[in-house]
Amino acid sequence: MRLEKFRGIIPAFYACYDDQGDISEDRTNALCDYLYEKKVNGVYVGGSSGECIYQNLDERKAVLSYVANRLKGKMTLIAHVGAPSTRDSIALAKHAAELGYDALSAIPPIYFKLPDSSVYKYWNEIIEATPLEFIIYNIPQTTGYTLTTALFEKLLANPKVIGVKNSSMPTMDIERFKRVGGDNVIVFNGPDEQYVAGRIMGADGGIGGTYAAMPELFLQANEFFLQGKFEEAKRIQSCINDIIIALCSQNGSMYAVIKEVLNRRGVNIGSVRGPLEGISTEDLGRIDRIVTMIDEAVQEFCK
Ligand SMILES: CC(=O)N[C@H](C=O)[C@@H](O)[C@H](O)[C@H](O)CO
Ligand SMILES: CC(=O)C(=O)O
Repeated sequence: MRLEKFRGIIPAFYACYDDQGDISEDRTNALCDYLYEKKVNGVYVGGSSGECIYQNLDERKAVLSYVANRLKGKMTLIAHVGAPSTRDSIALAKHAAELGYDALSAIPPIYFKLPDSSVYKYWNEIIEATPLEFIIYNIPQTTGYTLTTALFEKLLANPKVIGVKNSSMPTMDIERFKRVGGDNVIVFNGPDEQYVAGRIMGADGGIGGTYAAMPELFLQANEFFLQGKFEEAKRIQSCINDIIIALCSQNGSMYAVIKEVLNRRGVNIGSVRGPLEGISTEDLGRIDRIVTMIDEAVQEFCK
């Protein structure tokens, strides 16, 4: 099936900085290689986890290029091209199309609270700018905008719209989008804390901000789901949630903590950009514990 390549576990790709805080090609390559070795199904580049909101257009284009150069043909590549202006979003979309990305995606407009008509126009102008297929990104908790099933249906009238990445918390939203879209539409689970529940409610896979910190566990949760082993799926989700809560409970931002976890796992991709906070010295010992939690869960579930 045409949409098969979008199923499964698609980590959100992190911003990879050098020690001065500039985008690092070498470190981007290192994260690409790590994810390839872990056998994830694809990557979602330049989204929230990519700190897109803190990078300029040239930096974002460079990241899209580095990842495509390293991973094109090896896994599914989705480019997040949402930017404050339609103009910049289109520039990124065209760049991603030239690089051979498999699909585009974008958040709705941010900062100004715009009506549905503007949101519709924004997404459509991006969609019309390239031949690529498009995945809507619904993430009300960060954008303040909630995609309705009515607007989703209207967008689906364009065959280039192939699905939605849904990060709202009710898993019922996944079920409703799937109901409207049917089998020819991909719905991605957003909240990593309920990956298993999202799958049961109809999600075809997931795109997640914590997957890359523990890809083995999400790949295994997906396997348990596919095998109908729901008790095991529930248990691994509980372990994942203990880990996510720990990732979110430090002085540093979740992304800074994840980057230190990755560093301990052998992949140095630097820290985060302000206003996101880096880790503190008190976080260091607690991050040791998080790495142990991941290692123990991998040992327990991934045979
Ligand atoms: C609000 C937000 O950023 N959601 C991400 C995307 O859906 C998730 O993948 C989270 O990073 C993850 O569920 C951890 O809370
Ligand atoms: C989760 C996600 O889509 C992102 O962080 O970009």
